Amino acid sequence: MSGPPLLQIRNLETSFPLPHGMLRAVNDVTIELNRGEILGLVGESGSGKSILGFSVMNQLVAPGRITGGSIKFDGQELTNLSQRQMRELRGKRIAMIFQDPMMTLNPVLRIDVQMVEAIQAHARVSHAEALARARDALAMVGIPSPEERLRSYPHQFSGGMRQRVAIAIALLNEPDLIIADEPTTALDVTIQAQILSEILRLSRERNIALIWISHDLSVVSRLADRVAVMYGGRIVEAGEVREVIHAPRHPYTRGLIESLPGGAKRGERLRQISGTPPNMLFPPPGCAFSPRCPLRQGLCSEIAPDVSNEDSHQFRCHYPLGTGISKGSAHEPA
Ligand SMILES: Nc1ncnc2c1ncn2[C@@H]1O[C@H](COP(=O)(O)OP(=O)(O)OP(=O)(O)O)[C@@H](O)[C@H]1O
Repeated sequence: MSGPPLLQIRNLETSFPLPHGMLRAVNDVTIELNRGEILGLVGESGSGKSILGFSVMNQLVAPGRITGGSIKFDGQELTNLSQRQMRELRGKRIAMIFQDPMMTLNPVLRIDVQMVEAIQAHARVSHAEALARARDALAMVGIPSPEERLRSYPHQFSGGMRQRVAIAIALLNEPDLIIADEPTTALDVTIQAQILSEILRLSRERNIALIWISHDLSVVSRLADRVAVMYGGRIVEAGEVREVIHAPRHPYTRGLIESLPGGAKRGERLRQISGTPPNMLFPPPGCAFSPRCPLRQGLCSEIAPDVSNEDSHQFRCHYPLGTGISKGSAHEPA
């Protein structure tokens, strides 16, 4: 891919100063994303996925703040932009879609009013032109009779349709990057699949880069070009989807794969990763996954592993799978 990456996150650290100490929700995260590329960000609840998304949007809830590192979007450093400068970018060049579409929608305003406002906040266009764009955006995400539906209020849509409206709003100003935070999790499986394929199509057609946040590796593996696995605030493994799924290096990633339907070896039952995610206020010393890791050795609970690189595949593990170093290599899924 030519040109500099659209998004360059370097050694990002986002923290919450709390009464009992500093909670480091995002810790030393480095990610790059090219134009039109789809990155899946997966991990269990509390691993830091949403906070990473909010850090890019500069929409952290107090007392959360970025305490280190850099976020460059199209070459521009975002961590030191004013709220006004950031508002200009948000909704125009970077948009976010949430699990609950009501995070985007105002319950007491008609959809046309909200969509026209979202367009006119960033572009000098007439009301009629903005309305036409709004109608096209609704049609684009598969809302039938868009002309009529523009005059509805959010509560007059089903859950799936409401999420489509939120997606249409995200697309209104033709952003370069959309951060989607579990947007289909609350929907039933059929609607989920429809919305997934719509977003995939739109991203490809319009060359929109996408960060798709999910706890579900199977969704991410269908959608994304690359995947980053988060655990305890850090990216513990990242690479091309196929590479990470077929040859995971981190035992946590392997655990996620084995807990997927179809992820276990033939004849084996699905396995859950035993234990619970770390308390982020008092993380364990060394590798945060070590207390749950079936393959841990002495070093693991003492020193946090650095990033290792194998071409575009990165991982943080002292004893990576499949490299001959790990005790677990022989048991790797085929
Ligand atoms: N407002 C807040 N105040 C204090 N801590 C917070 C706040 N928001 C998030 N955290 C902490 O930051 C860490 C990361 O949370 P985050 O919401 O990013 O996780 P997540 O991976 O998105 O989980 P989920 O899938 O449940 O949304 C967690 O330990 C969480 O408790």
